[in-house]
Amino acid sequence: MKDILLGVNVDHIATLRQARGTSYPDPVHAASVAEHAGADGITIHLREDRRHINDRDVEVMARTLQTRMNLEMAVTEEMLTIAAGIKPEFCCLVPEKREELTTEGGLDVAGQLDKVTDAVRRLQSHGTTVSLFIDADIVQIDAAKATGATFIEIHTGQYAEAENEQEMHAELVRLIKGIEYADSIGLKVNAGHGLTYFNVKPIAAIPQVIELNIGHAIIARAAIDGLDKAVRDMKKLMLEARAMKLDPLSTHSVYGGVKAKP
Ligand SMILES: CC(=O)[C@@H](O)[C@H](O)COP(=O)(O)O
Ligand SMILES: NCC(=O)COP(=O)(O)O
Repeated sequence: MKDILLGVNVDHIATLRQARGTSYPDPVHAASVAEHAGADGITIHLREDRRHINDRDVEVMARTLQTRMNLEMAVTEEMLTIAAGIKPEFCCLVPEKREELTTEGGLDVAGQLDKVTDAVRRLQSHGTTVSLFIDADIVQIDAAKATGATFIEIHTGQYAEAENEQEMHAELVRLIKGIEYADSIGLKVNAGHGLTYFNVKPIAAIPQVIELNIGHAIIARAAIDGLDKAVRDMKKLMLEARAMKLDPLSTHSVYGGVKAKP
């Protein structure tokens, strides 16, 4: 069984910087620390409103990353033009609403198939591998395949936001069914959003998952333990789950309890 990969999202290092408009902390530096600690790639989300990652961060990381860039972006002309210049190794197309606190769901590929297909083709023409951030929904998975994208990233937000273990288990079953189906039709499958040290193992145990993209929980842990340790601890949990060949559905013992109420 293949090892599972960790993409560290450093958006929220930039959130801290933007809070005061300072030049620190620098997500470029954080990305280097994360790579040294074992990140297999760095994910950054260049949002239309630049609330955290900005154009300078993308341009510098394009030259300094030692692993690979996964540039998350909306399906817009502005972002496609930026990506044509940057030529990231990976690009993940995500939905974006200015008023959202964070990503709220998967990209509606089926409802805009021609637009997404054109974006996939344009990105691939620059040598970028394209992933589509979608819900574990058969219709969206089939649409993602139809666009010519080689990867999807399954949105794990509803699993992460589960209010109790029954709901979490039901969400896990839904994710596994979608991931298995996507793999069966030849898509490569990543996963991400809302994953933490307490809920990551069942997702990491799903054998078809290639990479987990994790940010908020790692950066939050880094505020207490430091980024090097936060990355190493997350990677260790993921590799343990994969090495133990855990059955994702019988891993109640690895649940660290459902999402604590804010
Ligand atoms: C697509 C996704 O789930 C995240 O990678 C995204 O970056 C979340 O947006 P924020 O980082 O702005 O919370
Ligand atoms: N695509 C998911 C990602 O990059 C990080 O999401 P989160 O861990 O910050 O919720």
